[in-house]
Amino acid sequence: MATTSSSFPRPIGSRQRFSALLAATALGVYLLLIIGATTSLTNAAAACSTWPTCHAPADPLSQTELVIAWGHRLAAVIVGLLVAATAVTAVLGDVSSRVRWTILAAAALYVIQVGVGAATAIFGPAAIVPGLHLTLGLVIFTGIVLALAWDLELATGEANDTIDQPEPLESTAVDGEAPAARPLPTGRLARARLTAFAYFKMMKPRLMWLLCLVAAAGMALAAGPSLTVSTIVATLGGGVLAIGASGTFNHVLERDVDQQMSRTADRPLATELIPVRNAMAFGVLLTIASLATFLTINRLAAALGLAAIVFYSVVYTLVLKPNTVQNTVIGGAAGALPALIGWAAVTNEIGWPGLALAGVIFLWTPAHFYNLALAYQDDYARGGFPMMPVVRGETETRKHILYYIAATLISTVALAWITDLGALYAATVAVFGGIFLWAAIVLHFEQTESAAFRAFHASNAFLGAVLVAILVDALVLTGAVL
Ligand code: HEM
Ligand SMILES: CC(C)=CCC/C(C)=C/CC/C(C)=C/COP(=O)(O)OP(=O)(O)O
Repeated sequence: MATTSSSFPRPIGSRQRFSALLAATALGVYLLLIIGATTSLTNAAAACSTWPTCHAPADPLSQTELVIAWGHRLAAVIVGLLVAATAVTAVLGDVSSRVRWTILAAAALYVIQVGVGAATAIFGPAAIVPGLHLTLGLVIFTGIVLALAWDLELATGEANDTIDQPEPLESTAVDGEAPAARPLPTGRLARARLTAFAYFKMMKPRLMWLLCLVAAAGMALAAGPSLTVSTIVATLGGGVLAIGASGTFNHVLERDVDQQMSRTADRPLATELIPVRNAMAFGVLLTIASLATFLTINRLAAALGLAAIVFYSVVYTLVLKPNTVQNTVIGGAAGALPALIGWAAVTNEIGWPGLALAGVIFLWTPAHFYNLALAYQDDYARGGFPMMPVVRGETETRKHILYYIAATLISTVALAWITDLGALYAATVAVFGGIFLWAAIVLHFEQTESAAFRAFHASNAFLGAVLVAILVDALVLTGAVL
């Protein structure tokens, strides 16, 4: 990263103490949102019809609900104090006017939110507009995160931190020749093993576990406990082959530019270990195998599988990636398609829960990849790719990571709203979402490669854990949602 050589971590001055307070408030509002959603989903509010305190209900079965309702009330008080302290500091302190006004608007909405909460408790949920409390909570959270992103931009950012001239790679190809490949082993078996491993690597196996979890979560939401092993095997089999096919085409199409980048210079096509013709044949074979596998389920799954392969290989790799800074954002649609494939494999149609899951993946993708783009920005600049940190700078990229995390977290609440996902899902989103948000906030204060990798791993841990929670919730705990 460009800033690793500067004097980070920076000393925390009073300016940055405000940012830290705002960050704590953002995390607090987020946790409150999750506890609030849990209160609503578990019907815990019904266990407490008094305000501001809750009285123990006569029915001992409602004790758990009472604890959740009390937790929500206590969290609301603590977070309310944090919001108030942030608003007062914003008025008195040296902050930008858009940050100050956004915090004041959020604080005013918080007061209204307390009133709505009291009305719900005393007069019952029927007395207020459905969804008003949740919507206000989401607006408050969005406001606080926007204020945080804008404030951190000023407190920790730099005006112009784009890359003009990247350092050339020492081993860069000369006159279009491939970088010197490692000498091939002499033994036949060792050579065959090396080649087989190269074909395997072209399938981008490291991405498969998470993309398979996405498809599995789509299936689980659609089928619940009645999900059959044959549907799982065919969908994940077709998915693995489709990822392999698109990864292989990606290797073919980027073989020249891969030679310019240190992360990719040793890829089998960049080093000419595998001839282009063979790789193309492998990709076509994988595509046919994938479609044949999907067709054993239904035609919609096969059509979506083909769309994912074409979108990633052609639209993303060839059109978007070299030409627009929004490559990652639009390209996220390819990674979101497995959610629809999973849903379609069970239902033979496209449904709202599948679309909502796809929405979570779509919004998560920039928050996932921008961390890597920060860590590898010199490499991407060498390859001539207009990635966010290269053309807009690190400061802008860090801000966008926060935007997309907020959008992702909001979309996870929306997913819970239109499905029967319950407490396990809510707790997982809360814990791993909090860690993800925290890692992105730390990335502003600690502008190093290792902090960027930490946020990247937090992004994968977040999505992985949330998807596993969906699986357990839908397959074991709650049953079918259809
Ligand atoms: C435009 C969209 C995306 C871009 C540009 C992107 C980019 C990357 C890159 C460059 C890597 C490093 C690969 C390597 O060094 O071998 C990576 C790793 C990874 N990505 Fe993404 N990604 C995107 C979307 C996704 C999606 C949708 C998923 C799954 C839902 C995903 C899951 C993963 C996983 C699991 C890893 C490997 C992590 C590890 O090895 O620890 N990515 N991504
Ligand atoms: C079902 C199916 C076919 C899904 C395909 C969707 C898919 C593979 C999405 C992931 C996108 C991705 C990992 C891009 C990697 O970036 P990059 O290609 O820019 O990374 P690189 O620089 O390592 O080549």
